[in-house]
Amino acid sequence: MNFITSKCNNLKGRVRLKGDKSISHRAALILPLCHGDAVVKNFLFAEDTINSLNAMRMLGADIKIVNDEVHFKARGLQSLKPPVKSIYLGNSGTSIRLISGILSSIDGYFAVYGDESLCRRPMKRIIDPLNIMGADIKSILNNDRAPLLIKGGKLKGIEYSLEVPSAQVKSAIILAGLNADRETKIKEKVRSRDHTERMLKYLGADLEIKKDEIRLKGGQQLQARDLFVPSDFSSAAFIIAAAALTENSEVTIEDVLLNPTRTGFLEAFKNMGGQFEILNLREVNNELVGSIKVYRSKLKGITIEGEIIPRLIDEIPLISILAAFAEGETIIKDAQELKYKESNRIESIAYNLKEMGIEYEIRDDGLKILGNTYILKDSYNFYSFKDHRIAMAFSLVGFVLDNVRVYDCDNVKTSFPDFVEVMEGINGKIKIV
Ligand SMILES: O=C(O)C1=C[C@@H](OP(=O)(O)O)[C@@H](O)[C@H](O)C1
Ligand SMILES: C=C(OP(=O)(O)O)C(=O)O
Repeated sequence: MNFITSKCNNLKGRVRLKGDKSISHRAALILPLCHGDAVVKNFLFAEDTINSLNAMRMLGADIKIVNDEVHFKARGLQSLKPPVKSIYLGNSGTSIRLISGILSSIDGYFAVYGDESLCRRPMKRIIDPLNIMGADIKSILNNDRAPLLIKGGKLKGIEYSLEVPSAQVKSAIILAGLNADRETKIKEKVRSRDHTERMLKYLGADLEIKKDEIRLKGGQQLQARDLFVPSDFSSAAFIIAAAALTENSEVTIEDVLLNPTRTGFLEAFKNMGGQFEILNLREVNNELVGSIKVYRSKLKGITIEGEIIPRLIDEIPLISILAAFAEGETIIKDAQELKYKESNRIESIAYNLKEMGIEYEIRDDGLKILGNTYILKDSYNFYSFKDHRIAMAFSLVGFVLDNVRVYDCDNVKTSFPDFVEVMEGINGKIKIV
């Protein structure tokens, strides 16, 4: 599947998006560990999050989908048992890393694997701490990548300092720690998304966050509770960028997740000169939610570095597009983690910027992009590198420069299956061929 996008303006309307991917994963993985019944509304039914649901079903979790809601009858971690088959997690880093934390605390053997891209991503970051807790996790090909063979059982609580700023690693340790024999303490130098901590607190967990340290009691029982999943901020970011880049646009995105550990993109966008308003800000199930009204914006280049990086890591492909149409230079630093996503995002961005004729420099921890240096051509041909965020980000270039084709966009279904319909709904000119 390829995208063709064309020049457009006047993006208008009100948009309501499906639930946040990170929170949907956590609902799928954490609710079966609780006791009681719960209904999840606005769950994101995308390939990645469906992989999390199916994995928990393979362990015996009672999960039913009724009229777009997910119904859980949860009987606790002890009710989950090793499946006969290996657990396939597709393209989803969040699924494989978080579930490895859960499996580590269940008696038995589990094999987990994913698609070609997932089997290239680093797993030592979870293997090491989970093995210190008492699991026995082996990389089957001995390359610190999936497939992983996990022997789970009794775990001990540990004190652990995160080497990489990663919510997936932090969450794997927290989920393992829930059933450990004593307290677990995790230190993170740079704050990453905290949805696991927030959801666990909402479900009654004994968990404390003090400055850079998370403390969690071992052997906890959680109570299932209904959840509403706010709309995905990372998906909303594509609409924000599309409206900002096109003449005469004004779009409102309703009830979006606005947790500050996720909204670094809005801060960067504002510093670039982005025009938007936040409306109806409130808390829902221990997460911040509000609507974003965004306008056509004249942008300037900025430097993005340090603690903000984990809070906008998935939006860096999109920030590169904004930078390409901004006045002056944008520098992205401290973003080495981009190399370990669905593709090496530093290289994927650079390859496509080159196709635009943009002047840029690749660095070990990011990129330097010189705005408005693109060359006017009859058409532009981008490659997604089978990475959903690269596909969606570069498709927006066509809204400004016309005649864009992005090849191999099937992976958009992993996070934003209705991307094309949503864009069309606000007058975006996008076709699938
Ligand atoms: O915990 C999560 O839901 C996620 C954490 C981030 O990954 P890392 O933890 O590897 O930084 C992010 O890139 C990913 O899209 C989702
Ligand atoms: C990196 C991403 O997801 P994951 O790590 O779950 O594959 C993403 O959605 O951009």
